[in-house]
Amino acid sequence: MTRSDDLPKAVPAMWRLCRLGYQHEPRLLVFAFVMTLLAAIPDALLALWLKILADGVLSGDRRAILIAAAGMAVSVTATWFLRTLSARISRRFRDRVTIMLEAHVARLQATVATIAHHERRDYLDRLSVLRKQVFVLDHMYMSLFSTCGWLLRLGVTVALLMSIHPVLALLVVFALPTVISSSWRPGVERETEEQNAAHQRLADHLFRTATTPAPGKDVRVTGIGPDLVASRRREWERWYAPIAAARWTSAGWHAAAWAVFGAAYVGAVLLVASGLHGSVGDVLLILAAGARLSSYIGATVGEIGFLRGIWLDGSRRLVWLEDYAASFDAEADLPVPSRLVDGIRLQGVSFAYAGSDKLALDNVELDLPAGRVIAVVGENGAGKSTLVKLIAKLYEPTAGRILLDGQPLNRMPAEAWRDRIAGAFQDFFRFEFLARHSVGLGDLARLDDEPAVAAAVVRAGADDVVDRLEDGLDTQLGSTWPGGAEISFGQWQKLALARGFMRDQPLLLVLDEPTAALDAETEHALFERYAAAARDSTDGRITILVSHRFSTVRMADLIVVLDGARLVETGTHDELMALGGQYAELYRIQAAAYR
Ligand SMILES: Nc1ncnc2c1ncn2[C@@H]1O[C@H](COP(=O)(O)OP(=O)(O)OP(=O)(O)O)[C@@H](O)[C@H]1O
Repeated sequence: MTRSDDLPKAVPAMWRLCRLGYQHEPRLLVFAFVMTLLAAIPDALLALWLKILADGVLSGDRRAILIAAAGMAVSVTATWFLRTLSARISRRFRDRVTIMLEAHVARLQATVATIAHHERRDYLDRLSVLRKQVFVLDHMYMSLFSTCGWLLRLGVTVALLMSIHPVLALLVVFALPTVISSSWRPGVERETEEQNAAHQRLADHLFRTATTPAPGKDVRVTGIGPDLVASRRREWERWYAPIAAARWTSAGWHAAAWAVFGAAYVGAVLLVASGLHGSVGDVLLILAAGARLSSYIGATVGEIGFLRGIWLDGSRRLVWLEDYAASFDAEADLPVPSRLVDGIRLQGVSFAYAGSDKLALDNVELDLPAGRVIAVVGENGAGKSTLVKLIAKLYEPTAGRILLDGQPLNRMPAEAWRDRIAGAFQDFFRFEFLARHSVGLGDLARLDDEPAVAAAVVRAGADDVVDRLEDGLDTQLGSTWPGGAEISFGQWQKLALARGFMRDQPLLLVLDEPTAALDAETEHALFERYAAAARDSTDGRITILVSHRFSTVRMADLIVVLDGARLVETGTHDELMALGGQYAELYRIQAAAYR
């Protein structure tokens, strides 16, 4: 499957979502649909009972009067009964389908093989609209059913009008402008929203920055509170002004379309009353059915507009996300090796972040031998984290390839490769769960495996953190939760490290400055332990260590020096010192600072 930036077509996307609903709730879906159709019929027949009644009264036909009265009674009762029943079934269906869709979207977003979709501006805007739409997607099944119900009413009404004279069917043609304007409006409005979504995202971001606890300290120290509020207001205006303008323009066209239908309706009534010399019953029928026709068309086009505006749009975004997520696995036809023999090789690897022309890695050629400890050094922004993230398959190289024992990594499933990766990153996340789960989710299958969690805690040197928690591993983390404990940044970092150590047989151990908050000696001691474990492993485990501390770096088997996205030096500490290049200079500067 190839990866496309375009949204998929609307109707196939809608069909896929219908199938998704049917897979999860087949009975409720069919039942809700049939009930909506049944509820539509009695209401549409009221105009017919009115005509029979009028003609019966004028001709003194008691039987016709009784039929009309009974028909009306049944119609009114059945309309109420079927609508009530259909509403209850629909609510049940919607509740269940909402939970299913929310879970589906969350799972898709969380499991896309790379994290590029969290950073590409165009994808972010697309996903931010989908995140809001997913909570209303359940209405959309209802909207689809209702559209079918309104179309059925419309069909019955047109048949009744044609029973007076076939030419009256033309009334529908005059309603077409309203259909066109209704289906055109939401698309235009949504496009304007998407074009301006970045302003809304920025407004949301500024609002969160001004109101949430995490940035609270910086906001006060810098005094940017009032600026944040003013900037938020400005961004909101920038988002809203073009949307309001688009709404006014489309409303003007819509009103004009309704004026066309209104004129045709008046003409049709006059035609039946004078031109066709219809009976009183016929005039009542055109009055009642014609008026209903306009409300049915109004409801149908309104529903179609709703369908187009949110449902079709939402389903296209959801299907795009499904295809995007699936496109990664479709390319993955090779298994991840069970052990590394040669190691990892980067061949001419270049990478630029989405939306940036600047290369974060430029034509990197590198061999990472199996069973070795490799340190990556370089100044801030040199590309160290980017290198690690590419090897962890969080991004795909823009050019070149990465080979695992000679096999291309891009043809291996991301999930299977990540199952064999352990470690931690500098920008870790604080999972505010029980301490046991915050650590245990490093290996989901062993989330509640007490000995495994305890072993990971020891491996990461985080036992002192857990010992200080009131209920040990059963302590809730995060002070905003009942009984939750707040811990320091360094303690969070140690727990993140423990989470990274949950997998005890990794092929790749990544340590991207996960110990920056710890003191140099603790970091050194920890790394010595990991390095010893890596050298003892029998599966060719590679340990990649990113650190600014040369006291730690020097013990690595191979040191890789990056500078401005390029690989400039590789070798052992002694080799690089003998070379007298960039590494030697950086090492001397740091050693002098510690003297
Ligand atoms: N998510 C991102 N989107 C766009 N550009 C990015 C992103 N992450 C990093 N960059 C850019 O890529 C370049 C390399 O960044 P990277 O994080 O790999 O550097 P680093 O060597 O790990 O730096 P540090 O020592 O500060 O962690 C930098 O110029 C940075 O601005």
